[in-house]
Amino acid sequence: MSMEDYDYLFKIVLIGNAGVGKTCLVRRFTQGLFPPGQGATIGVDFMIKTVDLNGEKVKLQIWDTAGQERFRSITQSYYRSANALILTYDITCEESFRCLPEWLREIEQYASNKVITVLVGNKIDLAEKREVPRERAEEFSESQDMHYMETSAKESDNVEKLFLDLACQLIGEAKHTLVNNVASPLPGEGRNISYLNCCN
Ligand SMILES: Nc1nc2c(ncn2[C@@H]2O[C@H](COP(=O)(O)OP(=O)(O)OP(=O)(O)O)[C@@H](O)[C@H]2O)c(=O)[nH]1
Repeated sequence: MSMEDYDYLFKIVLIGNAGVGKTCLVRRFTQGLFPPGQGATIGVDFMIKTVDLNGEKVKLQIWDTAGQERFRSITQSYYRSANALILTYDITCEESFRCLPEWLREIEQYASNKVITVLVGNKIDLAEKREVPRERAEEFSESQDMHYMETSAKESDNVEKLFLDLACQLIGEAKHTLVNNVASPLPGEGRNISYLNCCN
């Protein structure tokens, strides 16, 4: 495949506290593996995966940021051009959930106002250690107008779905923007494009 051989290019940035599993989610999705002894990310890491969605080639640029506070000023600069943010916490770590409002303030401050944010509760394979009930996370995400999903990078639960649903949503948004920017002869014409067509 040549460099330009894609229909869409989207930039997805993962954020959230240190140790919640951002790197493992990215590596599970892009390489199909769960890295043993994954060390902390220094600054920002970058991976690419191209997927085929209903015959359309979608190139995903995935930026994995360091959760540690000392890298915050570096990672903030990656928000601006993100099409989507995956805000991750660890369901076995209450503290990572309690920090979410702080992350949302960062998003508000540094990301585009068109950015799509998905909240992800990772490590559901550790059910016996769960500290954040699913209902509580769902309630929170609803109050903030975000989609919510629970994953396990280790067991590969919902990881593919997370990225592919997001890609579908981004395509929907891109088509919607295109339709609304093209002068149509009839008011409202073409606005009925179904958003999440390929996810349903
Ligand atoms: N049981 C379990 N452990 C996980 C899962 N995802 C990540 N881990 C573990 O959690 C630890 C942190 O994972 P990372 O992917 O490095 O976390 P991170 O959010 O990228 O951390 P920073 O780079 O410091 O921001 C590692 O020991 C992983 O093996 C999961 O789904 N289940």
